[in-house]
Amino acid sequence: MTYTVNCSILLTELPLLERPAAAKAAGFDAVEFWWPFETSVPADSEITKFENAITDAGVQLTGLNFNAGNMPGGDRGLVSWKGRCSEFKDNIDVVAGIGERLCCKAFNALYGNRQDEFTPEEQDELAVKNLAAAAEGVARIGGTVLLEPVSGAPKYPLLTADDALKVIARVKAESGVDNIKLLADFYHLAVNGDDVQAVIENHAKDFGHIQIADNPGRGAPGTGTLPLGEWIARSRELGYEGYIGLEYKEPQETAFSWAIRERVSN
Ligand SMILES: O=C(O)C(=O)CO
Repeated sequence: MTYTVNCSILLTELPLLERPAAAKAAGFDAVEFWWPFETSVPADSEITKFENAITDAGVQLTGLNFNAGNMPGGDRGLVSWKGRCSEFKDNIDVVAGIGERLCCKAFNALYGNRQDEFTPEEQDELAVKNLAAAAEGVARIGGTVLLEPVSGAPKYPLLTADDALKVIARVKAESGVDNIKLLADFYHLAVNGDDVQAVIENHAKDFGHIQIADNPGRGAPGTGTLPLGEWIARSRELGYEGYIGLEYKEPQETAFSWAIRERVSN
């Protein structure tokens, strides 16, 4: 089983740059991050510090989110955000540069919240163009753009797998890119009332990435009621070969107890 530790939501007791080493010390070889900087184009020195934290820890960066705005303040992406288009575009090269240097190939582009002053159509129009630009930008390093339905953000319009798949189909049809895929976060899908089992049956082989957390609570596997083990196993049977992102909230002390139990029992 290949897990990747989401170091933006886990190990948060530690400074960000210490988290990759802590993930390694906990027995993992791969990490993923939400955009770890304040701006779309951070200083080179900031980027180097981030990259060194990962390479020095001896872990692989498997996924990186594009700049998504002020996430603690409620922002959930720049992709459809009218007024921040140039920031998103400028971010693409920075993301691809980090990906190139660290051999990371998966880049999550959060769609963005609805803005009251624009129609959904206007925002979707922009999103389709921005997603195509992102896909073209990471294509040069063999990268894939991921699109994720998210819960807990009242104005975020992609709630189900189908919502995201429709956007993906439109981007492909209008721009001809092929390197854009669904990020199936089983927690978000379940919270939003999607039929996760059906999503797996119909789309597992096309998932660009899987992330997990249990529900209720967005905690570690086993803290809630979701059949995460079964869903992962079925996704694998149906052809999903990628990492499983551990994107849940849990104190560092107990964050990976379930994985240790799993290793011992296997
Ligand atoms: O905003 C969230 O909860 C996410 O999962 C972002 O990737």
